This record gives sequence, C-alpha cells and structure tokens, in this order.
Amino acid sequence: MEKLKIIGGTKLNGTVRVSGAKNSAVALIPATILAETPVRIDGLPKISDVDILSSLLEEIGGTVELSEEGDIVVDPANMIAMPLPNGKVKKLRASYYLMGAMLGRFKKAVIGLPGGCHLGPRPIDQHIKGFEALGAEVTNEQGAIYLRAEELKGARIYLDVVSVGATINIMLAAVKAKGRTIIENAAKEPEIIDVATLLTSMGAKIKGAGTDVIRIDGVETLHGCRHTIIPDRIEAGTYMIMAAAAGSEMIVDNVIPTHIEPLIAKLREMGVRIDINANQDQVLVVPGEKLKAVDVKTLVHPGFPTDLQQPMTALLTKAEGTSIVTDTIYSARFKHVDELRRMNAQIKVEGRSAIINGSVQLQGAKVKASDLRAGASLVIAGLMAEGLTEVTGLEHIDRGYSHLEEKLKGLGATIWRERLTEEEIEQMQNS
Ligand SMILES: CC(=O)N[C@H]1[C@@H](OP(=O)(O)OP(=O)(O)OC[C@H]2O[C@@H](n3ccc(=O)[nH]c3=O)[C@H](O)[C@@H]2O)O[C@H](CO)[C@@H](O)[C@@H]1O
Ligand SMILES: C=C(OP(=O)(O)O)C(=O)O
Repeated sequence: MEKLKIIGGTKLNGTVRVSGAKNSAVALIPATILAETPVRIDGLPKISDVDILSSLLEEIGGTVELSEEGDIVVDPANMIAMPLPNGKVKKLRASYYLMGAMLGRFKKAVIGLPGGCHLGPRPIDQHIKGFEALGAEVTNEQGAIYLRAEELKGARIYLDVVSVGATINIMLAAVKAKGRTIIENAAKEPEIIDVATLLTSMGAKIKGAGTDVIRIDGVETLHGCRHTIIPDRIEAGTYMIMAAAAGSEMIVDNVIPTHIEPLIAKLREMGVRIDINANQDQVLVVPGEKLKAVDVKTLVHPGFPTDLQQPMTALLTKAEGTSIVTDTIYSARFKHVDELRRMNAQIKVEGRSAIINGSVQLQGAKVKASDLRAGASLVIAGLMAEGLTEVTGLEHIDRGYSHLEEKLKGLGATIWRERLTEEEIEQMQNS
C-alpha cells in the first residue's frame, strides 16, 4: 500500500500530454473479443483498469501483448466462453462490457457484477433490458449475471435512462445479431463514437453513434484492424483544473477541445484564460489573479461531465464567493467533501448539491481517496494547500490517471509516492 505526498504552493507550468481515454480503453479492449483475427489498439493509458481487462482477456484464452507505450495487440482466435464470476471483474466498473462482447461472440457469458467507483446506486437494468430485447435470457445467480441466447436478433431498444455503459454494451452485442438494432435515447459521449469507430473498422455496420439514435445492422463476422484511441477528456479536464488551481501558464497537449466545451466555458466564467491552438489539439490555461465563484450542474454529454465534478469542487474552494455544484447523475458523489473539509475547505452538502464558500487557503492534511475522481480532487487540493498533504487510497487514482506523479513533476510539482508503514496500514484497517 502506498500514499502520495504533495507539498503545495509550487506554481505549475509547462506542457502536459494527455493519455488515451480510460472510458474508451475499457470498452475497446473487450470489443476485441468480437473479432476473429488480431486487433491492435494504439495509445492506451497506463492504468490498472487496462491491466486488469487485459489479464481477463488472457483468462478466456486470448493472446495479449501490451507494450509500455500502451499499444495492445489482442489475438482473440482461441478465446472461449469461460465464466468470469467474480474476483478481478469486481475491481472495475467496465468489466460489464465483457457481457455484451461475449454474448455477441459466443451467445453466452457468465460475468460477476461489476465494481467501480461507489457513487450511489449504479444499476445495470438498462444493459439487461437491451440484452433481453436482443433475445438473451438473463439471470442473476449468486452475484454473477448469466446470459444465454439461441440466437441474437436485432430489436428496437429505448433506454429509460441515458446510459453510457448500456449504450456501448448493447452495441457490442448487436453488431453480431441478425438484422437491425435501433438504440433510442442513446448516450452521446465521445467514447461511444470511439467504440463505434473501432467496431466499424472491424467490419460492423453502425450509424448514428454520437447522436441519440444508433442504428446497427448485424454482420456474420468481424475481423482484426488497427485503431488509435481518443485522448482522455476527463484527464485533460483534470489538468486544466490543476492549472487554474495552482498554475502560472500550462499547455495541455493532445486534447479535443470540443469534448471539453462545458469545462472551458465554466473556467472562462471563473476568470481563467483559455486559448485553443489553430490545430485544435492543445489548450493554454492562464489563471486570473482572482477566481470567481460559479454554479455547476452535471448533465449527460454534452453537458458538464460528472467525472469532473469532484475536481471542480476542489478548485471552487479558491473562488471568491459561493458556488453551488449539483450532481444530477449520481446521488452520492460527495465523499471527497469530508476530506476537503479536513483541509480547511468551507463546504456543505445538501441533497445532490455541494455549497462551497471561498476563497479559503487550504491546509495540508492526511486524507483518503474514496474513489477515482475524489482522489483527483484531493491531489488538486494538495497542490493548492499550504504544507504537506498525504493522500491514501491510491488504488482508486491508479484506475484512471496514467503516470500522474511523473506528469505533475514535469510541471514543477513537489509530489512523490511512498510505501505506507506497518503502523499506518494498521491505523487504516482500524478506521
Ligand atoms: C467505465 C465508464 O465508462 N464509466 C463512466 C460511465 O459509467 P456508467 O456507464 O456506469 O454510467 P451510466 O451512464 O450508465 O450511468 C448514468 C446514470 O444512469 C443510471 N443507470 C445506468 C445504467 C442502468 O442500467 N440503469 C441506471 O439507472 C446510473 O445509476 C447513473 O445514475 O458513465 C458515467 C456517466 O458519465 C461516468 O461517470 C463513468 O466514468
Ligand atoms: C466513475 C468513474 O469510473 P468507473 O465508471 O470506471 O467507476 C470515473 O471514471 O470517474
């Protein structure tokens, strides 16, 4: 077990390069199951979700080569419908994509219910509704989902909730179903377009990804191809927030600015200068002398992403006035607030909103990340704080931030990782 140590107050500047998108990577890797020949994906982030999914593909008989640079080649030829009831699948959310991909290829799968960040209830009823509409029988037996189908047939599926996971999972199963599937009220996140792009390169017929109606005409077979992942808009957003919190001037490189429009708009409203280069792949972030309080409401894409809510909450402790942050996607995504309070933040939570009074000078403290973006918000707070901050719960941060300390050190931050002592481990286990 490890902790991050941060000495706050250093002005960050320079250029940081964004890695491949976590939420694409975790769907692209399972999608390779559907091919009959090797698939290569370039630019995956170095995160534990990628490592775990790669090892799950090996468990079902795939040959997987993952390079240090994040390029993966998966040969799915010898994969079998091996049950994956629990264990590793519980360590991440996106193991649910193994359901759609294995159902598509083998017409059966047994996958344990997924893990991922605890943000309030995260049901998968819309995924199951989609699989059933395609002709699968779905049961929950001792914490694992059993899926079986004689054959998969295209269907019209209206999602009652706009869900990223359900949209992608239904796409994965439907690309090999007989006939046409129409997903209505589909989610529109850039990661959905990325997965559709990979599947199309594999021979699938998909129209409308990125809109709220996706049409899929099933095909008999899918083949290998080469694909480059999109940059991580949430990681990009996190560094932009770090720049606004503790930067002088920072260039965030390898971004698609249209993917982070709501964040750009909010940072500008706070008084942060954001310039986009002519190539549309870099943003320059220059914080103002003083930051203004703003209200933020998370929404489905293209609204403000819930995954940037927690980092944004940390930044708003530095803004003058009262900010209200409302999360309409998750009912309990405020576990970072108690930890920020330890650092002298003036925040209270009422229902789905956090009310933040600023500006305050945060103080270094020992804090614990309860989930991935809570971890990011504590690192941001640590960069702004006076003195030493120690962050534990790094297993969450490592699910989603590639080379975090190296990137921050490159920007001038004083940050390092240390092993926890026996005594600290015991204290954590008792707390
Ligand atoms: C691996 C991955 O890509 N994770 C992302 C994905 O999670 P995930 O795919 O789990 O999130 P969804 O878009 O499915 O969830 C959105 C909302 O719909 C609800 N819901 C979802 C499915 C369902 O069957 N029934 C249901 O009620 C959820 O409880 C939540 O309130 O999108 C979220 C919303 O942008 C992001 O926070 C996560 O980072
Ligand atoms: C909630 C997140 O991840 P997951 O869905 O993988 O738990 C996230 O990336 O912020």
